[in-house]
Amino acid sequence: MENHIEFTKWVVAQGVVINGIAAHRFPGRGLGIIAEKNLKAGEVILSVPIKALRTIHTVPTEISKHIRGKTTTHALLAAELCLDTSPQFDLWRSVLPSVADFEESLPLTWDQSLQDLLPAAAKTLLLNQKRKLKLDWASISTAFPELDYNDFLYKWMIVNTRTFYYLSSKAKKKPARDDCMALNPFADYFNHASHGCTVTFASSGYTITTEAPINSGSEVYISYGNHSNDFLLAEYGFIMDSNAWDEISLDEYIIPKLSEKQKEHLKDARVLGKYVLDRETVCYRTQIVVRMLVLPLGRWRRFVDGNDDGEGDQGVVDGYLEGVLEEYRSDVQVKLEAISSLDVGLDSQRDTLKRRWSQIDILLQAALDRLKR
Ligand SMILES: C[S@@+](CC[C@H](N)C(=O)[O-])C[C@H]1O[C@@H](n2cnc3c(N)ncnc32)[C@H](O)[C@@H]1O
Repeated sequence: MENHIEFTKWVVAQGVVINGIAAHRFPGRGLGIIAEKNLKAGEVILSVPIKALRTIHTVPTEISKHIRGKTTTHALLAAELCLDTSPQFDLWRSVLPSVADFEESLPLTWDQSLQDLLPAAAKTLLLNQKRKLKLDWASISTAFPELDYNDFLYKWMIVNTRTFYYLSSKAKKKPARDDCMALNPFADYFNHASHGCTVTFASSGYTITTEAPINSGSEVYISYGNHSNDFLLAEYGFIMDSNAWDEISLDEYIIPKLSEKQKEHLKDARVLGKYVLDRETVCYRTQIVVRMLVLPLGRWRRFVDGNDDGEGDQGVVDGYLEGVLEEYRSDVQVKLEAISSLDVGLDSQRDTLKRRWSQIDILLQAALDRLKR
């Protein structure tokens, strides 16, 4: 923890104001934030001024001038982390997670055969990440051929997992959402929970405020957003046992059952895809698509237009949905067996995959129990 103490002194010298919290190691979560005293609700526990951030505007021109054409903020921040060897930032570098930490947790670094066994939603996010990384590396390696790909990948993952939403007050034109990011020393120690402290961003910087009282010695969380476990796994390398925002996509099990004509009708009604099951219910879009699969077109249209409350057909709809969920459940067993038969990657990676599929099975079973009630 020595480095964290020194690093904390350093951030305070950068204008960061810390109230009653400190960095602390939590098993299974790396570093996080602990309450060092009893905190009241509504207490400001951290303020980070803009000058303490690393943003697109703090990337030295020595670096940015070499980039030909467009690149992303993500790429520039990662390149800066690779190229900046100034002692000024040594302390910060020394408290960041290691390459091994990322290799263990982030699917981006996993063996392809494990990546192939991710749930569809996580796989889609991973493919998108791979596409962005490839483009970022192409622009940065052209400008700095001496850079090592593995070092760039490591720094890219740091940026991916530790940035906060940031929009410069000087920006004349709003950048793309993905480019609105800043590295936020010390604030980036906070781990995620479904509900956590409030993070506000203003032209003066970030403020983190408690929502509820927190006892001394407890971990203090923020929320990275209302994310499912598939999102948390792909983007941050962890899943939660209890995630209020968990959900699974049913697209893979519904869309292939639709005819081209049915897809056209659903597209016209703007309800093609994004069929979701969460901890409480299947979404309204799923109610609509299943009605498309089981009802004559006129009856479907009356439901969509709000001229029929759908109660009369609910039994048929639920029966069809049960079949879809049972089909999904038997696929989960196939995935679990495939993971068990693999001998690649780390035990912890295979264990995370198994835990995720088991969570999916529990969500499916709970939905089936509700339907059969
Ligand atoms: C912004 S950093 C938080 C600090 C980080 N734990 C560290 O050691 O520096 C985000 C990373 O923390 C970890 N993390 C955050 N919340 C977590 C949670 N609830 N459970 C497990 N790991 C978590 C993940 O590795 C994630 O990529």
